This record gives sequence, C-alpha cells and structure tokens, in this order.
Amino acid sequence: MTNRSLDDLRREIDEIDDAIHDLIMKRADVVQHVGAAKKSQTVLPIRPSREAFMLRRLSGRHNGPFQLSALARMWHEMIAAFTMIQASYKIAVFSDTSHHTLWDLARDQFGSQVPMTAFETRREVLQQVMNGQADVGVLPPPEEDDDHPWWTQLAVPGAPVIVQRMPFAGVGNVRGVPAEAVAIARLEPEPTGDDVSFIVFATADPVSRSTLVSKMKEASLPGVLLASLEQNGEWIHLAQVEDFVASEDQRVTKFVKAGPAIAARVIGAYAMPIAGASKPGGAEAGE
Ligand SMILES: O=C(O)C(=O)C[C@]1(C(=O)O)C=C[C@@H](O)C=C1
Repeated sequence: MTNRSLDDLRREIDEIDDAIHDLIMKRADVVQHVGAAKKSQTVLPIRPSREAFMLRRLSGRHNGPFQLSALARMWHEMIAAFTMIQASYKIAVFSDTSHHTLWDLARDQFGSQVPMTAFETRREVLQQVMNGQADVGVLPPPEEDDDHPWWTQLAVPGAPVIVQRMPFAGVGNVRGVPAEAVAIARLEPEPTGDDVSFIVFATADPVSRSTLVSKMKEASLPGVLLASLEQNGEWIHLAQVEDFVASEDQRVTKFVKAGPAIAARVIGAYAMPIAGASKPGGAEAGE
C-alpha cells in the first residue's frame, strides 16, 4: 500500500492525463499525414487489417489490472475519430427488434461520433452500401443454413465485400443476447496472419457437402460449407475458408477448373478476433 496522499496521487493522475492528451493530439497530426499519403488509394480510409495488427500487438504487451476489452474499446473509439479526420463516412446497421446488439457492436467498433443509421432489414443495409449511401454495412455473420442469405448479393463484380468481424476484442454490456456481426465495405481485404475468408460458388446441380468440402481441400482451400441454395436454375454455395484468400487467388481458379464448381467469387475476409479479451487480466493471445 502507498503512503502517498490523495492529493499527491491525483496530481500524478493529472500529469498522466496531460501526457495521454498530448499524445492523442500528436497522433492526430500524424494521422493527417497518413490520410495525405493514402490519397491516391480508395476514398474510405478504414483499414481493418491494420487495426487487427495494432490490437493484437497491444494485446500481446498488455498486463496489469486494466481490462483488455476496455482498452480495445478505447482504441476503437480513438481509431474511429482518427479515421474521421481522414474522410467522412457513414455506417448502415441492421438492427431489428431482435438484433439491437448489432447497433451496440457497431458503435463499439466504429465509435460514437460517426454517422450511423439503423435499418430493419438486411436488404436495406445491403442497398445502402451497394448504392454508396453508406460506406460500411453491419450485418449478422453468414451462418450455417442461413434463413437470410444476404451474402448472395455480394457475388457480383463491384459489390462490397466482408471486411471485418466484431466484436474484435471482447464483448461488453451489449443490449440483448450477445451476438456477432460482420462489416461489409468496398475495400480490398488484406491478410493479417490469422484470417477467415468467404467464397460463393455455383454448381449446375446439387452436390453433397462432403464432395464440395473435399474439392475445396484439394484446391488448398480448407474450410466448411455453410449453405447451399437453388437460385435461377443453379446451386449457389457459401464456403468459409480457414485462411486468407485474396480476390484473385490462384487456388480459387484451380478449384473452379477442377469442377463441379462452374464459377466462384471471393466475397471477403476478416481478421480472427482476439480470444478471451473480456476475461480479467487480458486475452489468451497475450498470456
Ligand atoms: O494506418 C492507417 O491506414 C490509418 O489510417 C491510421 C489508423 C489509426 O488511427 O491508427 C486509422 C484508420 C485505419 O483503420 C487504421 C489505422
């Protein structure tokens, strides 16, 4: 136990706050240069892979009693505010009566200051991003035997792709049942060393799950088949691959060449969240 007075301790806290505040203002200055350095690239300044690297790195060096998930939330709020220095952008969130959690997840990820609108259908969120009215859409992740296969809409050239999974570092006091979400945007995902990717592909006829999974494996695309459905006389399948798969990945070409897939499109990838970040003391990644 310390024998320093409360006044003395509070003085030290004020000094620490000044140092943190100075660094935030200094960081804002650096981010303005980052924005300028990126000008030739896409307009949307969000870089989910860079954020994943940053949070994994901080998680790795974190120790002491301060909760890692609280630290991560502070960083998300900060990064969002720094992102807004570079360009303005809008978020569309799917949030019907049983999906309030997604609003909270989106706010935790993209910060409290970015313009964010809730939509009661997945279709509206998709349309917002497709039409450029929103830059990022937040939707429930594709699921096994999905009743709402919104992901089929991403299988066309020029469509947005899945770029992020949330929560990335611990859940929090979200409303409703803890849930997860994905973000879609017109961004090119980048590998982070621990990623999951999604591929939509078509076959002319129904094909068993096990056949398709082994065909994927033969093309070095290890993963699972999440859903298959009939659409316009073809079968459309959604595969989740436990690896980073780029949009022009040769393995996908090889997979289609081998059949029975007749066409395939990578519809995005995200960095795997940090496991156990909500536990006191930090994440498994940092232990
Ligand atoms: O590194 C970048 O590209 C940045 O724009 C900087 C920054 C940050 O504040 O650290 C902001 C937004 C990106 O999503 C990632 C990181």
